[in-house]
Amino acid sequence: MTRIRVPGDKSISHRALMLAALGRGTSRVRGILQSADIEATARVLRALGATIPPLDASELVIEGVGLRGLQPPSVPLDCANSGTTARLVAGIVAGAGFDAEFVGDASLSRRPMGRVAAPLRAMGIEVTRPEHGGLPMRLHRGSVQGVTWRPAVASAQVKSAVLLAGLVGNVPVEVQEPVPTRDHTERMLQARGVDLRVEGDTVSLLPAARLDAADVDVPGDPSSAAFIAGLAALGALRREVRIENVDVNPWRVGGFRALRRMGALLRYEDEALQGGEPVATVVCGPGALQGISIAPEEVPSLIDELPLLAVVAARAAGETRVTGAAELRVKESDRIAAVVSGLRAVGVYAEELPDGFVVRGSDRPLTGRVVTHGDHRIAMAFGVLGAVPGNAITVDDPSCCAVSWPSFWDDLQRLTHD
Ligand SMILES: O=C(O)C1=C[C@@H](OP(=O)(O)O)[C@@H](O)[C@H](O)C1
Ligand SMILES: C=C(OP(=O)(O)O)C(=O)O
Repeated sequence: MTRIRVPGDKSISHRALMLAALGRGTSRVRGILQSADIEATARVLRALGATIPPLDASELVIEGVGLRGLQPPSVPLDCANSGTTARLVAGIVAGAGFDAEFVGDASLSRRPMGRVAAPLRAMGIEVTRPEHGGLPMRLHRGSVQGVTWRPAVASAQVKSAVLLAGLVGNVPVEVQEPVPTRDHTERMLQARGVDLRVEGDTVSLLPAARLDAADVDVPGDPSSAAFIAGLAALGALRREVRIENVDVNPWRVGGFRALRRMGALLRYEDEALQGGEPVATVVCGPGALQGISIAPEEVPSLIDELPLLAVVAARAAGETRVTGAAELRVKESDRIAAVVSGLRAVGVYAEELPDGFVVRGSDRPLTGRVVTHGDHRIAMAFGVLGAVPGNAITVDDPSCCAVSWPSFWDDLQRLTHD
């Protein structure tokens, strides 16, 4: 039995920094993800006047500036490769009423920002964007009013942007989600004393005079753990692996459920609640893998796991079909195109659908070179498939893993050569 811990959850790490910066008093954050995306959030918060210490400590001690304590930035807010940074901080900046320009790398600059610009405009903020709809995006000075927003796409980033705009702008907001998405923002705001209610598909936030400071122990990221679970499911580890202290929030674990449905061994042990989030040891191992269908309503709970599920499907008997996942086309890369061309490059039958893909499993040795388009999840998914004995797969840009898991290749090497 091998034990491993994966890096801290990326979604919770972003939010822990933002809410610590906006809190009243001292917050301690332990186990934060140290990766390029979280560095982007730290940098942007510093540009807004928050004091965020270097991230390379086991415990960060953050003195919050309070809900009205941020300062207008004097430099563009560089969100690098991170959609979560751009969209959540857009909500904070709108609420604060600042003039600010958001910039990012080539990938982020192409990603749709209309989905956050629209509710922020409805709240009274002028937003200017390039023709193609991405970055650079400028939010103009103004003051927000309350809103009831029904996002057209299921997006925790859009929901969180509206909630943060209401929180910082001191106005009531309501978000009605088309399909439920990860609820870390809601849990973390409630834990900090905000009057936030969830009824059915509606999240409502009432104005708050202040945000309490709170300590966070960031659990392991289930989206990172999924790569290890996939590796175990594919039989690349020769034995069971125990991934300790993983976030098992129900809105995040669709990938684990899908692996189990495909026939992998996957169970939770040591279940507990840690700072409002369910955590568990995820025990994984191989099984006789079968292709499955993944339905549209499951997609938000496994959206970031789909590249990994595609490579597991490449070794499952029969066909795997994913639909209702058009959102994959607007992630760090067009993940439908990247997954399908990557699978074809190593000799697997795969087909694009407008909103998903079809993969037919094969038990032949898989060899070839995969183009990642600088997308960390494409690189790690094919890294997992390449680690299966008999396969020989290289990726063009291994370093892009730094976005969410900088030590991925070393960890993979250690696990598979143990
Ligand atoms: O809120 C978050 O932390 C995230 C939400 C998801 O994006 P969308 O809100 O665009 O679906 C997910 O893909 C991303 O990795 C992180
Ligand atoms: C989509 C992702 O992140 P973000 O939207 O924050 O860039 C991801 O990590 O897969």
